[in-house]
Amino acid sequence: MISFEEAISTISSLAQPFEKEYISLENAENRILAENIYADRDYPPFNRAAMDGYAIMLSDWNKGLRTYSITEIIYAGDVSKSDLTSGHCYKIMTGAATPETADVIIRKEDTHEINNEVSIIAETAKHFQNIALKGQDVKNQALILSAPHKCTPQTISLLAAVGKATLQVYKLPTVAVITTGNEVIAPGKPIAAHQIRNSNQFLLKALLKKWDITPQICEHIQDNKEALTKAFKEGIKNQLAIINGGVSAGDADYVPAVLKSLGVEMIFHKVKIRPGKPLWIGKTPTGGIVFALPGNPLSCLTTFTIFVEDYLYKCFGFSNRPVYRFPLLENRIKKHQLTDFFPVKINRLQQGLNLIPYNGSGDITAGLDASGLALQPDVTEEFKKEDIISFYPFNNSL
Ligand SMILES: Nc1nc2c(c(=O)[nH]1)N[C@H]1C(S)=C(S)[C@@H](COP(=O)(O)OP(=O)(O)OC[C@H]3O[C@@H](n4cnc5c(N)ncnc54)[C@H](O)[C@@H]3O)O[C@H]1N2
Ligand code: MOO
Repeated sequence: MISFEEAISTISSLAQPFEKEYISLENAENRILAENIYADRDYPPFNRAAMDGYAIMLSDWNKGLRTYSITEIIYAGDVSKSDLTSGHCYKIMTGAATPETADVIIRKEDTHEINNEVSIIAETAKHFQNIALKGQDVKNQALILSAPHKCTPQTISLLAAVGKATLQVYKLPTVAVITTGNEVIAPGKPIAAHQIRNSNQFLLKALLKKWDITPQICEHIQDNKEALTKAFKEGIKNQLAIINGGVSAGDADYVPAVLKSLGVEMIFHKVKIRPGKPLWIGKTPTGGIVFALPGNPLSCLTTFTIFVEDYLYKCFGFSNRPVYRFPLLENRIKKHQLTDFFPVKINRLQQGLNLIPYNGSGDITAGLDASGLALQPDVTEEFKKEDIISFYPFNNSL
């Protein structure tokens, strides 16, 4: 059996960057940007009025002038037609381009306007007050986003602001999700006492959705060699096939043998981890990858989070997936020699991780309150309170 570290480095070596494609900004959310983005001009692109008010010259203010005649009204989107001369001001609206001669904006609340003249009641005025200066946020041609980068709503706003109507992203892989097992029944169907519901199919679909991936195939197959062969034959035509259940040592655990019969080359079976030890990984004749994940719900969540996600990060161009280091807020003893992954919750007040109690990898509630999984290395028997440990978040903003 290989170690966790060997399994991760093997998976990394199998990962090939996905192809790239151009998409419309409309469809960019959660997609992974494949091109660097540079500013197409200065931002703000002009001296932008930050308040509705009156734009004057600081030199006038410093001379003691407090009443100005309005030379022009400038709305957002207007181009000023006249230069400012001493004793004059522009009436200006938020968002308008402030002409270069004006270098102070007095907000409307600090003024009185009567008959095209404005008196200022403010006590002080500072250079460039209420003016966002051209280029103060971003300079023309500056690198503003480097690939790879996951498109969040903030990213999309920025891309729109710099005029990127189409962008280059990594193509999404074709994916098959195939769950297996005679005892497994779809939610909504009648169920007997000895059967359990197919939660993993929904878990896997939702986990893929975080990457904007919708599987081409999503089905459940009974523990029957012919049926599994037929389903896997179609499933392995995809770049990524995720199979669930039937990978351990039981008499009906046909998954590894059926995959082998279809020419899928086994890369490894079983890793020194808990949960998820029976993980099976293989390479299809057409260069796709098969992850056969163990059936227990926490094992399925763990092996996807640690291994499938690691693979996806690499294929989407990231050199490393995000792993954080946080203090553990409790002691923890481990009684086996495997690398252990356990659900933890971020404690915001105490800035650390709390353990989530659960009854082994079959416990359907184990992941519910968790912010992610923490890792206890194979050789570390005991974690002491305040030890700094590795944490794999379920949600991250990378
Ligand atoms: N003799 C051994 N037995 C087992 C070993 C072992 O090394 N030697 N490994 C254990 C470990 S660890 C795990 S994890 C399980 C994984 O087994 P399989 O991947 O073969 O999964 P199944 O036996 O099909 O199911 C395990 C468990 O999970 C439930 N399950 C299955 N599919 C789903 C689904 N789609 N949704 C929700 N729950 C599902 C299933 O009913 C079982 O309770 O093997 C141990 N045994
Ligand atoms: O992965 Mo198994 O869940 O260790 O029980």
